[in-house]
Formats: sequence, structure tokens, C-alpha cells
Amino acid sequence: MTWSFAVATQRREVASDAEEALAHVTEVYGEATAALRHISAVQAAPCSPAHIREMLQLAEGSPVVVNIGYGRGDLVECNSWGPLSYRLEKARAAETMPDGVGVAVNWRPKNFGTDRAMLVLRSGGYSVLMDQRGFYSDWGGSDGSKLESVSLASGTALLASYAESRPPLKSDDDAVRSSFAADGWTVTVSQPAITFAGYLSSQRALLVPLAVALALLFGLLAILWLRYGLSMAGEFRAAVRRREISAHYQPVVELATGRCVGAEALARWRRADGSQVSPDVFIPLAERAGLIARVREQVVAAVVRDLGRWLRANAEAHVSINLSASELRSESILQEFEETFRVSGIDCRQIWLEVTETSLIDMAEARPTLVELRRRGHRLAIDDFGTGYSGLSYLQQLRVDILKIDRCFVEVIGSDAATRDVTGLVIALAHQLELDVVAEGVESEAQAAYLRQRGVAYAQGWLFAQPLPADGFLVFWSSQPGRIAAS
Ligand SMILES: Nc1nc2c(ncn2[C@@H]2O[C@H](COP(=O)(O)O[C@H]3[C@@H](O)[C@H](n4cnc5c(=O)[nH]c(N)nc54)O[C@@H]3COP(=O)(O)O)[C@@H](O)[C@H]2O)c(=O)[nH]1
Repeated sequence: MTWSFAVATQRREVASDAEEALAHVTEVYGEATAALRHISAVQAAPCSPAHIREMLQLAEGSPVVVNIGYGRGDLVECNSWGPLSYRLEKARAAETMPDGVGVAVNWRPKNFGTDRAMLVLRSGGYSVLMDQRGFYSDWGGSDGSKLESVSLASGTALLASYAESRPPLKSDDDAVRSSFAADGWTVTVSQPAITFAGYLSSQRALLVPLAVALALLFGLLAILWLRYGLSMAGEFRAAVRRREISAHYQPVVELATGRCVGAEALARWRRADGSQVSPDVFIPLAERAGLIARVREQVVAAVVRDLGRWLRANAEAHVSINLSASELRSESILQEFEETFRVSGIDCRQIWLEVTETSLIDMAEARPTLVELRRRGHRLAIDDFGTGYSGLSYLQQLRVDILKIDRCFVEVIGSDAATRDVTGLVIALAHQLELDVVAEGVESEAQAAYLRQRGVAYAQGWLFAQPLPADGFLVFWSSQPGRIAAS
């Protein structure tokens, strides 16, 4: 049971107790009015022995009536115990109940004990005395419920006794209260409000085993995750050692003509069981294990092996390669690239280099490497543009050539999302900076049309092609009108 459910349940319980209390009050009152009706119908001479006997029998036979008195004027002449030898004034009825019976509340008769509070029902010459404690006792509420007050419609509350004066209510304490009114009566029932600590303790029998079960489950999951992570890390390390990282190529198309102009190389790792592991998993693993440079080196080797001939045959085509932040911190990549592209005969201008905004946070470390790579002819692209945390200050410190608009700005095109307008602003900004724009993650013709209309030069995404193995990419390239595959 949840906490809010427990609170609502308590409120419902107190409300139902209030209804029950009111039923009890009207029942008690009903017994007294029944006695009043009965005695009013008796034909005996007033205050005769027969009349007094009737009054005594009724009082003794009723659980709620204490005494019945009779008198023709303002004084009681006789009651259930006999004719009165002293002067006793009748209680004055201050209110009238819906059934027409006049009542005096909280009457304190001298000869019944000083703390007893009586309700007196007046009709004809009769006064029926009820002990008001009867309203408060045996009303049958739930455990912890207390009948706080019984009042008349006027608001006058009935004391249970003068010794134990119930009203006025304390309205500012920590209790849940409910009032119910009907037939000229209003009752208020209360229960101490459940506290959260009390709730927890009441749920202990359920919560303790649940907590233990959850702790065991989490422990087990942590162990499995750790073992999986460790085995995955070990497996990956071995795969890198065996040079098993390959590349797939996602075509980049020119939006104005629809023609493929190049590709993005995306690292791929196929495990021994044939399953592919997403780069979203193994690239962070490589970063943590200090293996990212070796992964990138294998991707570059794959590009040279897979597409070297094609690049040499198509001087205007390009392949872009992702660089990680850690690789920009050292200059070792410079020598490696220099050698690789010189030996393979690939023009550096055909190798675009993608870096994310976030990797440029430490510009002082990244800048020298990137400036030198660009001087050699590589084109620099800012990947996932708009999703980094670096602000745009890097654009003042580093000359770049291309902005790759992140998928999240493309997928909102045509939707009602608040970021929809940002897409247009990002494109306008890139144009203002005289940069080429590549839109990522284009999946629909409507998105392509929007981008084309705003002068975006290039796009990649499932609308055109998924990342393809080298063979598939070359088939895609040569199927374009006017394109020839490398022979
Ligand atoms: N440092 C390096 N990071 C790399 C390298 N290879 C990949 N990555 C990064 O891993 C991330 C996931 O890449 P991947 O699972 O390959 O996903 C790419 C595409 O498949 C996917 N994509 C392309 N088009 C669509 C599309 O229309 N819809 C859609 N839902 N997804 C699409 O996007 C990923 C390419 O993202 P990006 O690089 O931002 O262009 C990814 O962050 C890679 O960068 C690596 O060698 N080094």
C-alpha cells in the first residue's frame, strides 16, 4: 500500500465512522422519543400511583432514559420515583428538534450527581431525562476513532459530562476529522493522523522482505554487470590486439543534386559469435581503456584498404573520420597521418576530420594538432553541432570548414517541438560563418526538402542509405548516374 493510498484510506475510514456515529446518535435519541410518545399516550390520572408506575417502568426499561417527570405548569409535580415533596423547576426547552420535540441541552440536575449532563425532552407536561453520555458511548467506530462531539443543528454541543467536557474541538492538532449532519444532529469523529514513520512501521512486514529482495536483486545485477563489463572489456582489448575493428561507410549526398559526394567512416566491431557491438558501447570502452587511438588507427587503415583506390580515382570524393578528444591532446596523430596518406597516395583534402564540440573544451590542447591537420589540407568538421557544452567561442579560436547538424535538430523538422525553430537558426548561423553544412540523420523526404530549401549543402541519413560495408558503399556510389566505381 502506498503512502498516499494509506492517507486516503484513513480519510475514508474516518468519514465512514462519522456516518456510523450519527446513526448511533439518532438511535439513542429515537429510544428516548419512543418513551416520550408512550407515556404521553397513557390515560392514568396525573401523578396517580398508576401513572407513576408507568413512568418508572418506562425509565427502568429504557437503556437511555434516566427519569421521567410530569407537571402541568413550570414545576415538576411527580416523576418516576414518586410525587415530589420539594420545588423543582422544569428544564426550559431552548431548541426544537425537526420532529417537534423541545429539548434542553447540558442540563445539570442537582439530585443526580453534579457532573452528569442531561438532555431533557419536553412534550406536553412531560420531561424525559437522558444521560448525554449515552450519545458518546458504544457507538462502534473503528480502532483509534474518537467521537469528538455531538451537536444540535444550532451548533450547541452536548457535553458527555461536566467532568469530561468534550467540546470545544482542537482544530490545529494532528488529527484527521470528519463531520456528518442529519436529522438535526451533527457529529464529528477524529483519528490521530498517521505519520510516515507510523506508516512505514505498519508496512514493516511487507517492506522488510521487499527491501531484502531488492537488495539481493541489485547485488546480483551489479555482479552480472561487472562480470559482463569485465569480460566485454577483455574481449574488446583482444579484438583491438587482433586488429578486428573494421569500418562501415554512410553515404553523404549533395542535397541539390541527390548525388553521393563521399562517406562517413563508422567503426564496427563484430564479436567472435557474430554479434555486432554498437560504437556507442565500445568507443567509450576504448576511451576508458586508452585504446581509442588504436581503434582510430584501424579505422583509417580500413579506409585506405577499402576505399583507397576509389578515393584516388574520384578526386572530388571524400571520406570523413571521427577523432576523439584524447587524440587531439597529442601530436602523435600527425606523424601517423602523414605517413599513412603519403604511402597510400590519398590526397589529404579527401579526408575530412570530424571532432565534437565537447572535445574542443580544452582548446589550448587541441588547437595545435587541428591547425596542423588543416594546414595539410584536411577539412575540419564540427560533429553533432548544437549538442556540446562548449559554447561557440571555439569558432573564433579555430578555423573549421563544416558544421554537421546533429540528428536531434533534423528529427524535429515538421514537428511542433520547441527546438524546431532552432534548426533554422543553426543553419543560418553556419551560413553566416561561411561554413558548409552537413545535416545528419535525415530520414524523410520532408526533412530533406526543408534542408534543401534553406541552402543546406549535404546530408546523410537513412533516407539515402544506412552505413554500408565497403562493397555495399561502392555499389551505391556506382549506381548514381555519372559515377564510376574504381576499377
Ligand atoms: N571516435 C569515434 N567515434 C565513432 C567512430 N565510429 C562511430 N563513432 C561514434 O559512435 C556513435 C554511434 O555510431 P553508429 O552506431 O555508427 O551510428 C551512426 C549512424 O549509424 C547513425 N545514423 C546515421 N543515419 C541515421 C539516421 O538517419 N537515423 C538514425 N537514427 N541514426 C542514424 O548515426 C551515427 C553517426 O553519428 P555521427 O558520428 O554523429 O555522425 C556515433 O556518435 C559515432 O560518432 C570512430 O571511428 N571513432
